[in-house]
Amino acid sequence: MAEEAVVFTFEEIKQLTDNKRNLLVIHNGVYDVAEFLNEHPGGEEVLLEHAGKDATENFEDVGHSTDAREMMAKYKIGELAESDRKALEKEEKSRVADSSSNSDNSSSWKSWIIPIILGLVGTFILKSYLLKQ
Ligand code: HEM
Repeated sequence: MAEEAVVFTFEEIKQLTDNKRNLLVIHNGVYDVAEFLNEHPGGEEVLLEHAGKDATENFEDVGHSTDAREMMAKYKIGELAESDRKALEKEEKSRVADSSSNSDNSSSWKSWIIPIILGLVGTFILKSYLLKQ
């Protein structure tokens, strides 16, 4: 219990990770997965990739089981500092905004170029058909 009250900033998480510990953040909890690397069913590679970073998004994308979520508790060493949580939320929001505006751009581009091409092709086919008559 007392351990869970320890608060880390991203700065500290990064520093500790440099010193051969493997800390990562999932749902604002800080986990030291150094002992878990060899046991992780998803392999050590993915855990190392997220060392010193927030892994929430990818952790959720995998769709970890309830068992996995219970296992996590064993590796929890503290919480992410309040100040860094806000930065994280903003980052996530802007990432969502970025990806939605990107897809909007590409879909609006496709929404006019495809009908124009189809229209031109249709016109040529019709013209060559009528000229043959
Ligand atoms: C302390 C944190 C973690 C624990 C305790 C944990 C535990 C587990 C467990 C028990 C499984 C087996 C499948 C299941 O029961 O859901 C698994 C699979 C997996 N995990 Fe994790 N995991 C952790 C963090 C992560 C992170 C940060 C990633 C990053 C992407 C990750 C990626 C994967 C992948 C790719 C699989 C394989 C899924 C499959 O083969 O279908 N895990 N993990």
